[in-house]
Amino acid sequence: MDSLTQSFVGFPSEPSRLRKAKPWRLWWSEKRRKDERLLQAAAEGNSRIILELIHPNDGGPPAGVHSYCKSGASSGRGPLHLAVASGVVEAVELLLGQGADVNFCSRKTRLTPLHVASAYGSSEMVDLLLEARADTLSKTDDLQLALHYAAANGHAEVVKMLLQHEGTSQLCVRNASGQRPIDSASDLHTVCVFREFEARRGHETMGSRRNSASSEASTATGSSYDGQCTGGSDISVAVHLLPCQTRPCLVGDCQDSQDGYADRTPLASGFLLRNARTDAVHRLMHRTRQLDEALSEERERPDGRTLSAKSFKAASPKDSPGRSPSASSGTSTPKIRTPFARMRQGSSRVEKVGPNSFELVNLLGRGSFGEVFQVKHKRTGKAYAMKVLQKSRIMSSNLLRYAVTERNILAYIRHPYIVSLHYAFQTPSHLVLVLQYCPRGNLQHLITREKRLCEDLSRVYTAEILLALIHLHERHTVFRDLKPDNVVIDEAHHALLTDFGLSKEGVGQRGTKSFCGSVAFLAPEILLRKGHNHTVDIYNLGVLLYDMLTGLPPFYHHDRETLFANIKHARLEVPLYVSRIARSFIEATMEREPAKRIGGHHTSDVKGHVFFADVDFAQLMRREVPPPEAHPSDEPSLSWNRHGPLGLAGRAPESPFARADRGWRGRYTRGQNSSSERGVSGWDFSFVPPTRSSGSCSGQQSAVSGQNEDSDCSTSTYRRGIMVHRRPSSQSSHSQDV
Ligand SMILES: Nc1ncnc2c1ncn2[C@@H]1O[C@H](COP(=O)(O)OP(=O)(O)OP(=O)(O)O)[C@@H](O)[C@H]1O
Repeated sequence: MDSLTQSFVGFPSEPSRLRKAKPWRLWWSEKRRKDERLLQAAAEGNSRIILELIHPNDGGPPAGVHSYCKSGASSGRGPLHLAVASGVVEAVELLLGQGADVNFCSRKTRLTPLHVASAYGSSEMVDLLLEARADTLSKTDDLQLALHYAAANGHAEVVKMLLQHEGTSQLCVRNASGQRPIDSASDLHTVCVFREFEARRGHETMGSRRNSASSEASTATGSSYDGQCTGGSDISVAVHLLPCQTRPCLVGDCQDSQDGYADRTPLASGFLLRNARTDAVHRLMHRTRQLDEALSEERERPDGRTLSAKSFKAASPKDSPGRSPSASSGTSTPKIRTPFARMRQGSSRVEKVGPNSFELVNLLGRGSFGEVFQVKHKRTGKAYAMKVLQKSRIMSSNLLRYAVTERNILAYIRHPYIVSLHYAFQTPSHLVLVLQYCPRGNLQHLITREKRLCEDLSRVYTAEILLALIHLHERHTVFRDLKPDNVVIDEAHHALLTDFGLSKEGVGQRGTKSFCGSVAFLAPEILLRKGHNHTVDIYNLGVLLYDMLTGLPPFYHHDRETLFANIKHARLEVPLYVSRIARSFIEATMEREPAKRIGGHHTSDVKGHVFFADVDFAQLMRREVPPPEAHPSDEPSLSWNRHGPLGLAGRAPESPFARADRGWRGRYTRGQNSSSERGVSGWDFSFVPPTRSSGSCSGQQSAVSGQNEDSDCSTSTYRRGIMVHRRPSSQSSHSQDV
């Protein structure tokens, strides 16, 4: 049973005793159906369905991220294997973000997702899995590493990436046929990658003395190999492929005098012709040796039981996703199934956080269901924005699903212009999201302070938010609540979307302030209750630009009914000081008929408007376009003080947890523990912060375009939607399994 199932609130804890109970049977059949749908969605790479199944809104059981495919060619594989095979990076990121074990083995052959990605040669997937701490030393039941698969299929790029992760340990691992990864290589280019790695390692580890020895040896064997694979240098490579005995092996553990596997003839096309006779003899000897070992092990056993699968793994490598390195063997050996492969424990260890992990610094804002604080992580000293939602308020309005939606979207969306989620945890009284902190307040604060913004700055902010919306819409997510309060400004003056609660509809019926604040942004189709789609966000983008340029939203009127009537029917008046091009953009985005609105088909079409003629969106995506400063001298503190943080300087705000704890303890001791204090299943989300290595901030990839994502190191703990577990030098003592 997977952890999600175990944590499901309504699930009976002892299924064996309740096997005959009808609710239990119904629960399980529903669960099985969802598991199957999840596998199908993973195979199709459909992240929207995956998310819906893992966090169902219907109150039923969630699909398990560690279920197995029961039939077909993929039988025995889990959702992560299938998502990797689908080639949809986003689906893989989502599954990893939702707690799928990156080292989850397939039931039949103990393939890990890394094996699958290596066999398919998808360097992007391999990179992603390695970042999520996939185990490069994990072996299939025929003892193959992912490196064997990559080498056998001639994926030199993947081989290079795998070698960069514990390459030395992988080099000497032999599969069931006795082949090391380099022996499995099917083309010269791949062999070159291995040799280059060996040479580099040799240089690093053995120092100048050994180097000179090796160069002497190279000279002795006539090799001119210099660690570089230079396209057509077949002859030098062929010389280099001399058997190991005739040249020094530079990587310490790999000195294997029996290795005759390099006895291969390079063909002109770059393929290696195997020496069939050498292959066959080598394999036979290797298996005989294994059989001997297994027999002697059996003889030593007092209980005299038969051979264990562990001691005899000479079965031919079936079910390999790629071409098997020893497919020519033809030898049939009795296949003894290895025991059920368990999930690897300890590889996805994460930091456990709670209210006590953070120090409250300031109150940033109050929302409908709670407050947002600036906090400092006590251990790392990093600043975050902590959104604290009151369970009682959420549950009494029956809006839990909106909070869960916010958590879920933020857990897997990674974008330079969307705030990132770092942790989520809960207390008996609160749901908490710990977000990337944007120290320059929200856009409404800026507009209020500046009265109105210049067109250049407004254009950059509109373009940044447009990129965020395109990213969301491509993922079938409609933001629905775009307004200046939900756009926050980071240290580098960039605009980021925040608040994915979508809870404004419910709040509206209660007539709260928050609703009043956002009514001016309601699209006409929402007011007319005609049904709406992604184009409401495009409409709101036009309203946002209008608001930035004029200081007020269009159609504004203090009387709500008049405002609504204006939004529905009044003529759009854009002040004359707004440029013609900006006006045309506002008119195109605020077109009342959604079907006629710019971006009606694809939000990315909006980029083509002449308003953005001078915007380089690729550069913008890399955060390389600095927004012109609204006020040259503004400092975070100055920009905040007038309309921003509500906390008092030098005094920490009152902790919502302490407040609630007092109330909760009181109720608890009186025995009136409320139902809203129940745990919310699947809410918690945290990670082990990476050990900071040089250049860890560089090379961050964006989910959209594979470009640099964020210059802020605090967000570099995530990569393309998943928790990144860089290999820490030592595991945190605060860690626990997800
Ligand atoms: N990541 C952040 N960094 C800095 N400030 C933030 C951040 N997230 C939110 N805030 C501040 O907190 C305010 C409220 O946040 P948010 O809109 O997410 O809360 P909410 O409870 O959903 O509010 P509402 O119901 O009014 O929409 C924002 O307007 C902004 O000023």
